[in-house]
Parts: sequence; C-alpha cells; structure tokens
Amino acid sequence: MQLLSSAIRIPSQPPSLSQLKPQSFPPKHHLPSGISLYKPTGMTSLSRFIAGSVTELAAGAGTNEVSTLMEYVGKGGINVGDDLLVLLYHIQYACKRIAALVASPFNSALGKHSTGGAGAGGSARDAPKPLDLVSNEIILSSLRNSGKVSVMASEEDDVPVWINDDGPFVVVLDPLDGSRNIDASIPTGTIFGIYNRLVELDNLPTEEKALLNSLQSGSRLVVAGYVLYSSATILCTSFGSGTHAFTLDHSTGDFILTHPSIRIPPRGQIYSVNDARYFDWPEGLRQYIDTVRQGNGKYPKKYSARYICSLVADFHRTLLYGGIAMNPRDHLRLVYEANPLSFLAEQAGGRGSDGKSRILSMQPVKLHQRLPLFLGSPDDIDELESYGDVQQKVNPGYEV
Ligand SMILES: O=P(O)(O)OC[C@H]1O[C@](O)(COP(=O)(O)O)[C@@H](O)[C@@H]1O
Repeated sequence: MQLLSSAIRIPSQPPSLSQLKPQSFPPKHHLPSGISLYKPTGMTSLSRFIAGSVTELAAGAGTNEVSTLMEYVGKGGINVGDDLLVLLYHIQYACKRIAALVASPFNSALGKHSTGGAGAGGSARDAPKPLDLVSNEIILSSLRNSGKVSVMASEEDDVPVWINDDGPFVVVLDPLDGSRNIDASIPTGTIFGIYNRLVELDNLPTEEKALLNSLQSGSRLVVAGYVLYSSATILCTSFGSGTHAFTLDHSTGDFILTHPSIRIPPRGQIYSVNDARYFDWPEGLRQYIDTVRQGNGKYPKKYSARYICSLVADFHRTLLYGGIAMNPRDHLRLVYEANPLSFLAEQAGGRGSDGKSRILSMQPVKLHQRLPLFLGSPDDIDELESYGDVQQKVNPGYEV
C-alpha cells in the first residue's frame, strides 16, 4: 500500500477551477505545419484488434482499412478541404479534452462552485455550471488556435465572440449539454454547427456581423455534429453527405469510423420525453402519447419510453434505434441545438420539427431563441404532427 502511494502521486486536494482552466491548446509550436501530419502513421494494437469488426461496420467504405476521422475528411477520404480539415482537427481535439474532464475525479468539485449567474437569457435553474464554462473556454481556445474561425456563438455566452476577420467559418455550439447530470455520471454532450462566413457582411461593425453570421438558417449548415460523452466517446457528424459516427479509441486518441452512413429506422417503437409534464401538455400531445403507448397508433405496437434528460444521449439513441425524441416546451435552442441535430437527423433520413414546421427552414431571429423540438424517425414525426396541437405553451419553469 505504501509502495503504491509513493509510486503514484495522488494530489492532496482537487485542483482549483483556475488550475483546470484550459491553457492555449494545442500549443502553437505543436501545430502541424502540413495537413499530412494530422494523419496517424499507424494503428496500435487495440485499433488493429478492433479493425476486423470495424471493417464490417464500415462496409460503405469498401476497404479493409480502419478509417480515422482525420483520414476520413482528409485527401484520401471525402476531402472536405484544408480549411475545414484544420478546423475539425481542433474541434475534435477540444472534445477529447472535454471528455477527459467529464470523466475526471475532480469534476464534482468543479460542479460545486457557484457561478451566481443565470447565463444567457435563462432562469436560475438554467445557470451554467462551471464545467459548461470550462468546456466553453476549451473550445474557444481551440477555435482561436485553428485560425479558421471568424466568430463563435455559444449557448454559454450572451453575445457571439468575434475571433478573426479572415476566418472562413462561423461556429455555433452548446459546449456541454446536460451538464446537470455530471455528478451522477450520466452522459453529456457537445453540439456544434459550422457555417461559412458571410463575406457580404465583412464591412459591418463587428458586433453586427458577429450576430448576423451566427443567425444563419440551419439550411445553410456546412457541417453539424455532436460528441457524446458516455461509456464510449462518440463523435457523430455530417458534411451534407450522410451522417457518420466515430468512436474514440483511447489507446491512440483517434476517432475511428464505426457507424458509416447511419440510416434512422423510418419508424421506431420508442418515445423520449419528460412525461412528468403531462398535465402541462396540450390535448394533441397527450392524445398522441396515450395512443402510441397503448399500441393504437399507425404502428400497432406498444411504444416504450426512454428519457435520459440529456439531449445528445437521447438523440443518439433515437438516431440508432428510431422513434421520437422530444421536448415540447420552449426550452431547447434553435441555433445551438435544434439546427445541428435536425441537420444530422435529416442526413440520416429522419426529421427535425417544432411540431408544425421543419426546423432547418426557420430563420433564427434571436441568438438564444428557444422552441419546442421533435427529432426522429420520419413516420413517427409525421404521425405526431397529424395531432396538430403538440407544442406545450405552458412553461412555468421546473425545479428539476
Ligand atoms: O427539463 P426538461 O424539459 O426535461 O429538459 C431537459 C433538456 O434540457 C437539457 O438539459 C438542456 O437544458 P440546459 O440548456 O438548461 O442545460 C437537455 O440536455 C435535456 O434534453
């Protein structure tokens, strides 16, 4: 025992919040000078071990090679172009740091610090927890270092942060969704969307162009994605040609393509909603849920309920198993959550709706605009919408 404790230096105290704050990452001198440096030179044993099963899953790729995210988007893959490649490198790097932070033995200490603020346009219940803020800073630091981003709009910031006049991209994000679940080690996630900078706005004052660039309609998204921090860390993304998921191989630090060209089942048998709110729901939504849970809907099977209360996790399950994930009240954000997830849903053959209209066709008018959100299998969303009255208008705010 003595030997063990002298061999492993266990800190007597958890690090303070400021100690855990991100440094500038990756350090400039470590940045690869050429794109080829982003490509791993080889696979370690774990990657080789899983290569066989990955190859089966990666049938779409038609190759025996394991593909990492960086290979996939690089010149040997779909080749998204050097600028986007560099940006994606920095985003996945930041998310790996967040994954480590979320799994850290010190995150509960972070969670106990009080920020004392209600955050951007939210109630006290929505006040960002410190881990949200640390994650926000980690991503901002990575985006700055990429040199590819003009503006970052984050759920955690009141206004967008202008980064670089020449950055070709605009990034919108929720750095750590579901963070209130952290203390119980329940999955959380990062959600992001990437747009092109609107060069026609370049001559406007900084504040104005930062806002207008961030308020682009979801139909203009170039890339959307999320990273799920769960039993596996999964980066799911779309560049407008299908939705693909990559699983983090902790032994190499690479995201490996494990779910190419995800197709959401046209119909599922699961609904995902906080149904303690049943008595605040409108009649149409109550009827819909009552109907499908009894197996009396268009799909004559009794539906099951699943609700993690962590959007990325609930969406990820829905993408893979089908069904419908919803939050019928004005709670989730159009810019940071609804648009990127609807883009991923559509690219997988699914739908994203506010209960009446297609999310991606909406023009955001406010940065922190909230709305009801329904994501999932096309047949399930169609059936839900046929009940007409499914948006929860009563939104008293809830304590838990
Ligand atoms: O309280 P509700 O209505 O069930 O909302 C839960 C949803 O809120 C979220 O926690 C996001 O809310 P915050 O932006 O306040 O963190 C999602 O992860 C989750 O899906």
